[in-house]
Amino acid sequence: MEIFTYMEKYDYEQLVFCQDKNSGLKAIIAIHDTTLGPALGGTRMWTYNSEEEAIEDALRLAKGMTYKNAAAGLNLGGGKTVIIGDPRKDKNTEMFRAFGRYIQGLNGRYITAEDVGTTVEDMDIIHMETDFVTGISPESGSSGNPSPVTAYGVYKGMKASALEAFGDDSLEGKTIAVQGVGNVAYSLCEYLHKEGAKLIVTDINKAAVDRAVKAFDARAVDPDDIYDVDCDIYAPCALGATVNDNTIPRLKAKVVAGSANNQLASTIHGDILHEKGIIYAPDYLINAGGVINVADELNGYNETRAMKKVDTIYDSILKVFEIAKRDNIPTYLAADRMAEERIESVRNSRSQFLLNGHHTLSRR
Ligand SMILES: NC(=O)C1=CN([C@@H]2O[C@H](COP(=O)(O)OP(=O)(O)OC[C@H]3O[C@@H](n4cnc5c(N)ncnc54)[C@H](O)[C@@H]3O)[C@@H](O)[C@H]2O)C=CC1
Ligand SMILES: CC(C)CC(=O)C(=O)O
Repeated sequence: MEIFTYMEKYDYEQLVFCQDKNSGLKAIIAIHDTTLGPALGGTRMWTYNSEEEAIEDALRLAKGMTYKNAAAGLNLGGGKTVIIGDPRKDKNTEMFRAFGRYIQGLNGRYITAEDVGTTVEDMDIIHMETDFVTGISPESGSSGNPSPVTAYGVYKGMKASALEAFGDDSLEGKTIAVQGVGNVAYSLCEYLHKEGAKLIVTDINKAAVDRAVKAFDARAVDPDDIYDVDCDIYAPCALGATVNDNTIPRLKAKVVAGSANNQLASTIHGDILHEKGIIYAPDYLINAGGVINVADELNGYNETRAMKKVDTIYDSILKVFEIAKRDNIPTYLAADRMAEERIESVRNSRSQFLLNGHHTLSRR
């Protein structure tokens, strides 16, 4: 990959490589756009096959955060970090402290939180070195783990999608295929099970599958079989790019609605879903609950206020479906236009985010 060519093409601001030999830290912070405010996005720890794969993931995820934060009405830009390593084996305190110091060095241009492979405990360690971290323990005045709130937002967005596809937003009796039953999806399954949905689950982690089968009377299938099952809704809740050339022809679902970031392998796959009449709930709209919740910390966390905002995901999804129908465009494009319009409307009055010296995080 020609990095500057890629950055120029999608207009990225900054890419930061962080290395600490002592702790084994190898992290990449990608800042896509800070027109609306400091870049807020989580830190993913994952075993990448190559450095190039890690860079590409950081870049794609950061751009997604720009759109997510803009579409959610937050005054925040988009960024994301990936740490190269196995979250089950390679973590240590020094690693997250070193990473915290790198974040501090960015002086507020980037604020982090959890993502795949990182936890509240990791954020607490980062917090030893910097205030620019959210999703830390509630005892510190923070909102804690964002995953259950992300799950609640996905649940609301899924109901809105069901209304569009089936004329009724009830999920009772609907068969929902859930890919990945990790932090977000486990909470999501709780809502779905409570409402009377029938669940089919898969995960590469057998323990996660067993837990979901036991708790929700779910049917388990092998990871690759999830695309072939008879279901009403496919909920991608693992990693990205699972809606692709190989999987779309196999999907029986009328709706794609889940928590994963970057669900479409490319925009072409959003076009294909549109042509096939499959309702796609744009990933960054439906999974914005977590970032809405942690962003509320920047004003001094208020759970009622944050959850009220998360509830608006239902209406945002319906609004995007409405625009898509009105303009006869795929739903991902309708969402992109909504986000881009918001960014453009402030771009002229403000170019790059600069910390103005007082930040509410430092007063927690
Ligand atoms: N945690 C949050 O608040 C938010 C998470 N997301 C996104 O939602 C997705 C899930 O996030 P979390 O639940 O936090 O992560 P997690 O790591 O707790 O869960 C992901 C699960 O997917 C499984 N998995 C990975 N590859 C798989 C495959 N090929 N087939 C089946 N299962 C597979 C993992 O074993 C794990 O159990 C990610 O894409 C994340 O970026 C998006 C917004 C917020
Ligand atoms: C985990 C969230 C709090 C932020 C994020 O990175 C996301 O929404 O993908």
